[in-house]
Amino acid sequence: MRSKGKGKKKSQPENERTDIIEKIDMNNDRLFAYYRAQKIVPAQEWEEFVESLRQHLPTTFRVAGSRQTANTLSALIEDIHVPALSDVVFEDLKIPPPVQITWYPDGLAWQFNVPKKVLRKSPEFKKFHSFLVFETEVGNISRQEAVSMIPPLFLEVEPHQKVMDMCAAPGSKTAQILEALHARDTVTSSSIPSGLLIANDSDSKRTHLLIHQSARLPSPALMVTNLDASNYPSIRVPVTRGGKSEFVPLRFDRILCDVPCSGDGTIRKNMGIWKSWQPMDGNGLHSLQVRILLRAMKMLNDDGRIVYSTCSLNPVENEAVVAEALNLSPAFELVDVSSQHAQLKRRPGLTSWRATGDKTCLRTFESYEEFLASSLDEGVKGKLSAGHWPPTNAQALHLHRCMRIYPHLQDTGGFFVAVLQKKVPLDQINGRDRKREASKSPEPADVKRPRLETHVLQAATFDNGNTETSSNDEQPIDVINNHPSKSRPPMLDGVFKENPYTYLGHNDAIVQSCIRELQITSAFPVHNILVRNPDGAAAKSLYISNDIVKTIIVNNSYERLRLTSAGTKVFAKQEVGKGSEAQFRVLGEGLPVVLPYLKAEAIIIANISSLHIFLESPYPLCTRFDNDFQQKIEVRSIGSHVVRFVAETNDDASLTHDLILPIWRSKISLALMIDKKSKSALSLRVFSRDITSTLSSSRDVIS
Ligand SMILES: C[S@@+](CC[C@H](N)C(=O)[O-])C[C@H]1O[C@@H](n2cnc3c(N)ncnc32)[C@H](O)[C@@H]1O
Repeated sequence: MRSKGKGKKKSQPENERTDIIEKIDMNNDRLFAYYRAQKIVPAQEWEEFVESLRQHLPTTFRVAGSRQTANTLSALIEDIHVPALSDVVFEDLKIPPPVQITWYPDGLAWQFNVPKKVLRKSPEFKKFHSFLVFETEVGNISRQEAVSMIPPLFLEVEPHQKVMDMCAAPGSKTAQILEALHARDTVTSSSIPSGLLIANDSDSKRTHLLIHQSARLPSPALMVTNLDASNYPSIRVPVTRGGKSEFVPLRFDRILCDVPCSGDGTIRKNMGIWKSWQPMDGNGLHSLQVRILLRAMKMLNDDGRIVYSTCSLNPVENEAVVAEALNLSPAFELVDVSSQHAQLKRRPGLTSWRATGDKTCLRTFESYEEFLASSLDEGVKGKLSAGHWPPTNAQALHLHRCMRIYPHLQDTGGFFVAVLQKKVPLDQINGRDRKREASKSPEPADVKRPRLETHVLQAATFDNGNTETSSNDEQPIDVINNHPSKSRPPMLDGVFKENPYTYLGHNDAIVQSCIRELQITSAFPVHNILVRNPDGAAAKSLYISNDIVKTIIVNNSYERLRLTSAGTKVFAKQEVGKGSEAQFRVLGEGLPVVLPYLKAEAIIIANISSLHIFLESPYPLCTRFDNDFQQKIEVRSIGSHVVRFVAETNDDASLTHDLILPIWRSKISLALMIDKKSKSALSLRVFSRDITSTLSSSRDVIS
């Protein structure tokens, strides 16, 4: 299963890896027989298709779209790195430079295909490689398979939308969605989007990976949950209707179902699949995939959109899942997206395919009936259902509107994407369908959708308890149980050990000291500051969420949601040495959120020479800076401050836009409060070399 990273043994050195196989061994009779039977490509393309599976997959990466640095970085790659890499000859071979992926918007995705040896030994590529490594570490670049970038493009997320990423870990698509939510961020500061992203994964270890990844784009709009997506509980939110407050299930505008799959589309990367592939991998996942998609359909807004995707080529995990879900939820249809992202080469979804339980794949079956009548083992017969086969209405379902991406089309992995939406409002579908819908849907057809309250209702007479029945079928919209029954959180892969979330009051002493010391204006949403402990006691870190995240947290049990992370860290405790009381400082990752609320006089203006000094030394003495900066800093108190380094280009350096960073002032020295890797990345970008000291600063005690 792709989700378990099958076939890839990351920790082993290359010469010990068992999944690196010779081209001659890149054969699997079962796989070939199965896919020939599916006619996934025309017969005359078969050899080209199979040969493409045996080719080394190019390295692809994305410049993070909404980041301050996106344009700078793109220009840097285009204007500096590409020319520097254009004439590289290695062992008499001309090595091609990176190229932009044509179908990705704004030229923000790139690919190159060079042997590892070249990356290690060619000085030009070595330099480019370390640039990529640093920028990846700080979140400005995301290494991501080209095909994996496709689903979020078709999701078309806007900053105000409520989005659910049902199977999100390790989080490459989550990052893209976050970037779309933050599309209005400016060069130097982050807007707080009114929308929401819930990134969920049933594997708790992988949710932590997800949190780590998404920390690269800190967002007050993000929540991470650790639940089985096929059984995702209703989240209740307060609404006001007819002057009365009540609770309704939260509906999403966009849902991504990037479901667990057999992953055979990744065979160019996960070469273990050449040996292990067999048809039961996909057969076994079909039912879970259907249930996840059905659950998404239940949680979608009437005018919402679902993207279902897999990195498998198997119709049983793709068209069969979509067809079964559409037949079970006839209010939905496939969206024709053939004219969107037209440069992306694709093939239409299949309308006929042949499933099998025969491990050799020598026999495949046209229909479930034929399969049942076969001489195959009865045990195997029990493992497949009619849903594994094309339904009789396959054409009517417009399955050709699904997208199949094949490796030979544009030198990528294999992928499948389907875009679904509700056909028409419920009150417009014919009587028969309406009746059937009404029995399934929680909402009466003629009820106008109520407005979600953006503030937390006083009706927080509700505690954080579970308000649902044990089933996740949503209840009628106005009959949500107001009397919570304390049910235990579902046991997935272990006890849920996360800390609860507590919002601090406006008058909280720590919040007030942060506001005072940092000169934050009264417009700052202090009511959305939270800590991770039960009683809001003095904490090491303060987080901020947006309104809708707060609404969800205050009105739902965090244990029931297995809420693993919410919002983003903005302030952290800073030890200042023995005998002195700890203070709080603004974090680099939180600064973009705080920045719009800083009083103008709070920001200290500095030049590029000061930046050089800050990067060169972890704790430069105040006296090392020029007179102008010294004077500005001398009048400041000991503690957390914010500096604006003004854009400037000279012979040695190029700072293309103003940079705003946190610093710490102690008695006689200063420190730039970003971590060592961010400093190195910044140094490479501005001074074209790493001038940073090997000592780190931001985590150390400052005396
Ligand atoms: C294909 S991967 C998702 C990749 C991810 N969307 C990305 O772009 O980085 C599928 C994920 O589904 C998770 N998963 C498996 N079964 C699940 C379930 N029942 N509910 C939620 N997540 C599940 C796996 O742990 C795995 O992380």
